[in-house]
Parts: sequence; C-alpha cells; structure tokens
Amino acid sequence: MTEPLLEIDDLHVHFETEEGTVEALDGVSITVGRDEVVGVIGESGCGKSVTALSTMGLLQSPPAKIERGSIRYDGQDLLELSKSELNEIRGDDITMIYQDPMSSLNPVLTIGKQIIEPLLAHRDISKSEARTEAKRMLEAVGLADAERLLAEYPEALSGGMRQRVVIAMALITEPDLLIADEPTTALDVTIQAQIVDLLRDLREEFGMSVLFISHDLPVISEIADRMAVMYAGNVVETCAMRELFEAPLHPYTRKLAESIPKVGEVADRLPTIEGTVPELIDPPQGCRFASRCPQYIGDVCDSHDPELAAPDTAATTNHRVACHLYDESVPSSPPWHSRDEHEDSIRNNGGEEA
Ligand SMILES: Nc1ncnc2c1ncn2[C@@H]1O[C@H](COP(=O)(O)OP(=O)(O)OP(=O)(O)O)[C@@H](O)[C@H]1O
Repeated sequence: MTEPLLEIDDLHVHFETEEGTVEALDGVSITVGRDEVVGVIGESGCGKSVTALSTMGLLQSPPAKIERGSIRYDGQDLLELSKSELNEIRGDDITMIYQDPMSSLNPVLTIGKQIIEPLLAHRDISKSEARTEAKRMLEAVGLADAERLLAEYPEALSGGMRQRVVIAMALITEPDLLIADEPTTALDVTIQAQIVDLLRDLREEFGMSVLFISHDLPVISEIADRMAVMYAGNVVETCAMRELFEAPLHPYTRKLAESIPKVGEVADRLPTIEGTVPELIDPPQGCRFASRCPQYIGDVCDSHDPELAAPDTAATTNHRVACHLYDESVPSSPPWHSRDEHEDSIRNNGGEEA
C-alpha cells in the first residue's frame, strides 16, 4: 500500500428507528493509499453506502449517529471539522459518484450550469474559464460535441451519457479522492464495462485515489488494487485484489469468489450463499457471519467477535481477516468442521460438544 490518504478507523454508526437501534457499522476500518483504488464489496445492507456517506459527511443526523471512530483524510479527522471546513474539502478534494446518475443531476438545469458550478464554488476563476474547463472535462470522459452538450438538459441524454456527465462533474475539481458508490449498477452490461474502463483510465490520467463500492465482484476486479470485504457492518477481510482470487481466507470471501461464473458456466447454477444478512437491530453476538458459515467451528464463533488481524497464513503483510479460523489464541482442533458436522457431533455426544 502507498502512503495513506484516507484512513477510516473503528467507525461505529447507529440509526435510531422506531423499531430500535440499527447497528449499521460496527467498527469499520478501511485505508485508501495515495493513487490506490480500494474496492469495497459485500451484499446489500452490509454498510457500504453508510461508510461512503460518513466519509462525505452526508449522513443525516438524526436518525444517524456516529458513535465512535475517526475518518482521517490527509492527516486530519473529518469528523472533527466544522461544516464550512468540511464543505471546502467535499466537492473539491473529495468527490462522489452515486449509483443513479439522475439523483446527482438537476433535471431543470443545463449540463453546462451543473458541471461549471463546482468549479465556480471552489476555484477563483471566471465563467468563461470554467466553461473551457467543462468542455475539456466532457471530452475527457468520452463525450463528443461538448459545446452542444453544455446547453442540453439531462433528460436529453442516455443513461450512459448521464453517468459520464456525473463523472465529469465529480472530476472537474481534480479531486485527490473519488468515492464511487455502485457507479455502474443502474447501467446495462455493455455500458457498465465502458464506464469501468473510463474510470480506470481517468484514475491513471488524474492520479487520484478511489474508493470503489460495488456488490459485483467481476466489476470491482476490473479496477481495484486492493479489496475490503464487508459483511453486516464489519470489514471481514482486506487484501490485494489478486489475493482475493488466489488465496481468499474468510469463508464469506471464499463464497463471494466462488460465485463468479467461470467461462462457459450457466448463470443459474452459480453457488449462492445460503441465508441472509442478519438484522442489524440487536445483531447476533460473536461473528455476524456464524449462522451462514460453512466453516463454523463452534461456540467461539457465537460468543466472540473476531478482530480484523493479520493471519499467520497470509502471503503478504497487508492481508487481514476477521475470523477465528486464523486466530492462534482460539483453542481449536483442525480439521475444521462444517456447522452440520458440528451440530451432529453435539447430538452424538448427548448435547456435549465433542
Ligand atoms: N436511514 C436509515 N435508517 C435506518 N437504517 C438505515 C438507514 N440507512 C441505512 N440503514 C441501515 O444500515 C445498514 C447498512 O446499509 P447500507 O445502505 O450502507 O448498505 P449497503 O451495503 O450500501 O447496501 P446496498 O448495496 O443495498 O446499497 C442496513 O442495515 C440499512 O438498513
């Protein structure tokens, strides 16, 4: 990893709802180095967007409350900044692209007005200089006839073009950190691939760091250098992209890696992960993946929350996993058994664990 630019450390976020407190983030730590692309992957409801919105200072409070933790950007804790200090960074040094391009575009304003606005807000330049810059950026994201586009309204554009405009808006201030939250999910597959290629090229061209959020491992694998795998409000594994495919450690990561279709495989025969992400109101004690884990090793999984730590087996020092399988202090008797075997062994021993 390069020198850290963004360091999210032990972030705990709760939402107060009528049904109870949703413990959405339970000590999330993710670091993004300079010029590095970190992919964040996990099923729906794992806390990817809440992590992104916390970093942007865009969580609505109430109901959201940051209980604990820090988000350091270039050495300063964003959670300690005043609103105006945060506004100077947000939209300039750190920008974000959302899943649905229409949610970032105002339908009643021209593309020109919308793309120029962040520049005028953050730079001391004239309108005509901003306009020239806007045209340059529209061309950089692969949009032809930029002059005409500046006068168009969003509804005149296709979904792929809109997302290119949104990317241009996010990059026009040449941010050091781009947060992309499912930027291709709303697009069809061909356009998805084009947008990922574009982001990869722009990242090289502008030399920025990217936090790239997706629930789609093939998409993320096209762009990320390193991965953070999230499950039910925790980061359960971080490693280089290559290691995620070659040596995934956490049982959840292994399931995700297995779920990628091999060439020629029929999509409907893909392995799926049985069960669902647990409720985050009064979540289970111990490992939140225990009830679905094929390598469940017993009470320790239900009673102790595994720490994200370097396992002995890691090929590089940057590999971290939160699983008791890799914790030497946990008394265990390999080979590991599955949850079914574990329950069988309890039954066969008259309720006593074998
Ligand atoms: N405003 C809110 N009020 C209550 N709970 C919320 C709120 N926003 C998010 N949550 C909860 O926080 C948890 C994390 O949600 P989040 O949107 O970050 O998941 P995600 O991984 O981004 O999912 P997706 O891929 O579907 O966007 C979920 O349990 C979600 O229900």
